[in-house]
Amino acid sequence: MGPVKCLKTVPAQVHAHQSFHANDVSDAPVLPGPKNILIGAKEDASKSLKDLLEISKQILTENDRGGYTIPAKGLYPYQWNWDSALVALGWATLNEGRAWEELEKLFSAQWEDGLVPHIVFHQPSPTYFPGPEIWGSVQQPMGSTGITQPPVAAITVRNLYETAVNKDLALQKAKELFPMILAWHRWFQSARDPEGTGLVATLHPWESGMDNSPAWDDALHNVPVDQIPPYVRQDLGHVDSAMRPKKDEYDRYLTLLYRFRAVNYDCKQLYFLSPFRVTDLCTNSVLYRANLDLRWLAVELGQGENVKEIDGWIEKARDAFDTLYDAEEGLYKCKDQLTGKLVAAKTSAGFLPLFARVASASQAADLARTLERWLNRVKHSIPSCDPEAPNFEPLRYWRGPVWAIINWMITDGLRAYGFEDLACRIEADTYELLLSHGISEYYNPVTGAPAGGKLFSWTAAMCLAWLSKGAPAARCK
Ligand SMILES: O=C(O)[C@@H](CO)O[C@H]1O[C@H](CO)[C@@H](O)[C@H](O)[C@@H]1O
Repeated sequence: MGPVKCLKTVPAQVHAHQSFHANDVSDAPVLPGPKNILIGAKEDASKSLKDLLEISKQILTENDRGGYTIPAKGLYPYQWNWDSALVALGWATLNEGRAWEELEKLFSAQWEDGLVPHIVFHQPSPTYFPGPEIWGSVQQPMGSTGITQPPVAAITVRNLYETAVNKDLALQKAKELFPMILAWHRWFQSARDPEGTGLVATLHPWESGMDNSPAWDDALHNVPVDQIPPYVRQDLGHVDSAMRPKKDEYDRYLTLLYRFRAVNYDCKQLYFLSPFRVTDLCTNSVLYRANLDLRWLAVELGQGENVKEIDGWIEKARDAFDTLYDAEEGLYKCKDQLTGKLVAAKTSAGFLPLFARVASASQAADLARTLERWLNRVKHSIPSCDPEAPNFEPLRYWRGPVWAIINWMITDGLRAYGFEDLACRIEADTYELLLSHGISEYYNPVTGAPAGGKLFSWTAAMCLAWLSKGAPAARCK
């Protein structure tokens, strides 16, 4: 197949009047400096770009809690694992020291067995459920959950290191972080792939980061709901229930939590006792890419004695990835490890092997073709699920909406395989979306409407990381 053609360019006019309204959310922070700076800033694209970068900077500053960044005020008041690793990429464009600090703070919560928790509860907050008292983990004095999230950190460290202006600081910080990241990746091998299949298991939808993805529907349905203490969801006080997971899903999320807590999150037991065990494409793609970057760092930092071990993980995973490829659909699929079946649902995680660099050239060409088909069905790239599938829900969280972080990962992958035009198309789309609708948690791919939490850190960070070198249209010529 020839190169995928770029079908869209950045439109001259954007709908700035529909953009960010700080007053839309009761718990929105009051931003310093000009209010609603995107409003009225549309005529001249360079001015709008400047505004977008400024508001992104303000969001990170507002969400900074001293060394770590919360994803969004009220809705997510703690430090989240993969959010922080992605947010550090945004901080790097503003203040390199602060970017390194984000990672240091995350790894300060690493457990003795190597796990880096999915949430770190640095300070108490009444606005999130389930908080530290429900998780009740004792391994980490500052309080944390007992599960993890896609391991982005090594990818960020390599990125910060390679782009650093302050090379001395970068060398020092990368050297300090290297052994901690290595310990985490070892933990993935022992705790999440004890049978040596080459791919790691995900034991909770929250571990995947794509919590209510249709890829988990069947596996989650097979989790029996236990007698769990009554609970009140806080998320529904911040965000419309039409944009969030359903009660049935929460009952099972909590069932899993209480079962894991009952064995004190002992990683030797969890893999075998969890009634939910899937091969998640997002986690495995991120881990694969993170291992490539960790290997690069090992060589660069004079840690060559670790290369053989990391190569072993990469080689094993490479072969195993092929078992997840659905050639007929031109898409990778997740797997339910407990039934042994590939999951039918088609999600944007299926394109992430491009980000990993694990797809072959012909698989990559198929993926690009499938992705183009998806994009031709919606106005805004990239829907998180196949827009033609019956389970596509354009507003509900990971069941349809656009996520800027996933767009960033997939375009990075497309470029690596030579699909520059398609990458440019997605970047231009994302830019238009952000200009028109502000910095939100996610967006409706059909209408572009912002959804979920407002003034959202990882979207702001992607904006900075992506656009601080200029608007995509200029770069994509
Ligand atoms: O809904 C929640 O309460 C949390 C639980 O971890 O997940 C969402 O929010 C987190 C914070 O942004 C993300 O890390 C996840 O990927 C997901 O989008």
